[in-house]
Amino acid sequence: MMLRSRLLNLQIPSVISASQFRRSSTPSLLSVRYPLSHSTIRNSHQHASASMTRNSSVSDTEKTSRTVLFVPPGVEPNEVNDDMILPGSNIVIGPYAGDSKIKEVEFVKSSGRAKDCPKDNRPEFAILGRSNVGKSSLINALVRKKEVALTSKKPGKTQLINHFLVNKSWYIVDLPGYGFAKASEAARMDWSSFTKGYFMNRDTLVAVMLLIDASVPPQKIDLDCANWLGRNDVPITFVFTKCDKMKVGKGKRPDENMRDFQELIRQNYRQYPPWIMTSSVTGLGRDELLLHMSQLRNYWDQ
Ligand SMILES: Nc1nc2c(ncn2[C@@H]2O[C@H](COP(=O)(O)OP(=O)(O)OP(=O)(O)O)[C@@H](O)[C@H]2O)c(=O)[nH]1
Ligand SMILES: [Mg+2]
Repeated sequence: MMLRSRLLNLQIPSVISASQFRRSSTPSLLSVRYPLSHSTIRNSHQHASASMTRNSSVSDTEKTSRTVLFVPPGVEPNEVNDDMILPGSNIVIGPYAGDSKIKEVEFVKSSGRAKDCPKDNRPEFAILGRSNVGKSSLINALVRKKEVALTSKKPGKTQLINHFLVNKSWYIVDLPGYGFAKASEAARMDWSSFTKGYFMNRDTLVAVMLLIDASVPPQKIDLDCANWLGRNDVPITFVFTKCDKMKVGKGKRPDENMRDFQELIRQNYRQYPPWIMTSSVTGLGRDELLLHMSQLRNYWDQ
């Protein structure tokens, strides 16, 4: 329980977007709906706003863009400058960011139930998202090994909770995808009870990396999942995948789909989570995501 409340503190200063939203007019953050009910989140938001108004030289536009950044523990919102923001993200890097190199990775086990997962209290990041969104590919790109996590063109490849131990000190967890259209109703129900059990009971979970396919328009099932995690105080980072995929013809570009998704989510979050653009094909966002994970992990670890 103590660990979980520390995680909640981590989520505190997170709010929406970076550059895209600088250009658009952002509604007052206080006028939006809040599925995140935890009182510490409200308090910290007041704290963040208060510290920003102290600096009267900051323009309204700048103030707005700063409230939509993910400002990690150890950083005052009014201290943030552009050099501290990771490219292709809204993530500010703070004093907890550290060595993010992956030196070794080993597969530890597959578990059919949350209670069968490793019990050694090491911090972990869960990789979650729709079937075929690129979870296993992202893991392979992060650890720079082709076949650590099995990938497939066919959705539904990953069926169990798979733990990978990194540098003998923390875990990356590959989860089964949700929303596999061809799965039976019973299989879909199974997915939700099994994975929800994992999120609710896993005290060593530092954050969920919620993968969103940027090559397609926002999907209801992803919005529902993000809202469910938010309501249950599970810290998340939105990881947009397949940002290399350029649409031939009428479809929108990845950055446009991403902006549409963020606009929809923004209506439900007062403190918008961190987000980052990635591609497992080009390596876009890989080093940045690892650095972000290092600051979450080091804060959790202290
Ligand atoms: N262009 C492009 N394709 C990708 C990217 N990431 C994954 N893919 C492709 O998307 C398909 C699904 O990738 P997986 O990594 O197996 O997806 P998954 O989310 O693990 O799928 P399940 O285990 O079935 O839930 C594969 O054909 C990958 O090659 C990416 O960044 N860019
Ligand atoms: Mg997979």
